[in-house]
Amino acid sequence: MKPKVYIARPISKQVEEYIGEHCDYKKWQGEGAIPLDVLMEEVKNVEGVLVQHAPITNELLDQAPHLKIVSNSAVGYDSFDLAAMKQHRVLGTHTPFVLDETVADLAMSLMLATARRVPELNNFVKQGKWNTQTKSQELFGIDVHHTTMGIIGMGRIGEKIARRARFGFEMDVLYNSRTPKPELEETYGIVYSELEALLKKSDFVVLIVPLTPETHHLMGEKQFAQMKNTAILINCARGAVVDESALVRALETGEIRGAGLDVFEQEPVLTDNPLLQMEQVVALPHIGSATEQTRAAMLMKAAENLVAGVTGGVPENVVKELQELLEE
Ligand SMILES: NC(=O)C1=CN([C@@H]2O[C@H](COP(=O)(O)OP(=O)(O)OC[C@H]3O[C@@H](n4cnc5c(N)ncnc54)[C@H](O)[C@@H]3O)[C@@H](O)[C@H]2O)C=CC1
Ligand SMILES: O=C(O)C(=O)CO
Repeated sequence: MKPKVYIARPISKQVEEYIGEHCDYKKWQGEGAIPLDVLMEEVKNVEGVLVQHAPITNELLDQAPHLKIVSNSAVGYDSFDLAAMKQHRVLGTHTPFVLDETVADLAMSLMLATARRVPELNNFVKQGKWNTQTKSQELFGIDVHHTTMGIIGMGRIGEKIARRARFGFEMDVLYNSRTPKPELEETYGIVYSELEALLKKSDFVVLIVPLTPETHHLMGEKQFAQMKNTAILINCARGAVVDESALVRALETGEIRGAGLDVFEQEPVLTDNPLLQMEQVVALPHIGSATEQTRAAMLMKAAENLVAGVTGGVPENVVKELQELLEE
């Protein structure tokens, strides 16, 4: 008999066929994200579940006595209650590497869009506001090339962003990360910096760290005060890495110039969020990895991890905090 699994997000035909070869599966057929009460019900009898960002809580795990693996079709796994998964001996996997270039491309797009006011000026033209009276200075942005980028989080994606900035835009690149990587300085001239110095020197501050208790509200009032008044914040990590109320104040008071945000503390972002009313903010709906090619690769990787986890194999991408479960 094939192991039972539940697929809690839409998947392609190809991925569905692959899972079907190895598992007896049921899938979420509704619109948008699966409601938590539905997921809670569906996990009761399965050995594996494929999700994207759905919170894996102690309560959910209590309902799922047969569960062996949660395969997350994303690289970030702040949605996992790691202690509860350890306690319930449930493996958690993610999808590293396959999305690095795509997320790095998006970080650069956000930086360019914010610095050169692309969405704002696109609206300006389409709304018929460009006319013979338009003053050219009203359309000015700021340069990106030959400026300084400070990257917070020099992991898989951070490194791809750094290389784009250094070689594509000839920027000086500083970074702050838990573990300095001296080879980056030797090979590429990408320089480790303490956080405060990075914030003081950077024209663009890019966040690409995991959301953890240590990085929650890493950017708050104090950090915005340390940034240049002309600097732009780019957040491609998770919304809660930034204290959004402090960001609103920093933008209102001109403490920083602008922000390009792919992620928000509350997603989908609420329409009354003041950030959405600000011209100097470019806002995107969490699309860092959202290209056809990359999402297909992520889903296939997530499916492979799922199948390995329920068929006695060793999933390739068990998150580091749960790897000890493989040794038991
Ligand atoms: N906007 C989007 O759609 C996407 C967002 N992400 C987010 O980006 C994060 C990073 O992804 P990867 O580069 O693959 O992860 P990674 O694990 O390769 O790199 C993370 C880096 O952050 C550093 N770090 C961790 N805690 C830190 C701290 N307290 N201070 C400074 N540095 C710290 C680590 O040392 C590591 O170098 C993911 O966890 C996810 O939350 C990832 C993909 C898409
Ligand atoms: O992979 C992630 O962590 C995302 O946020 C979506 O790609």
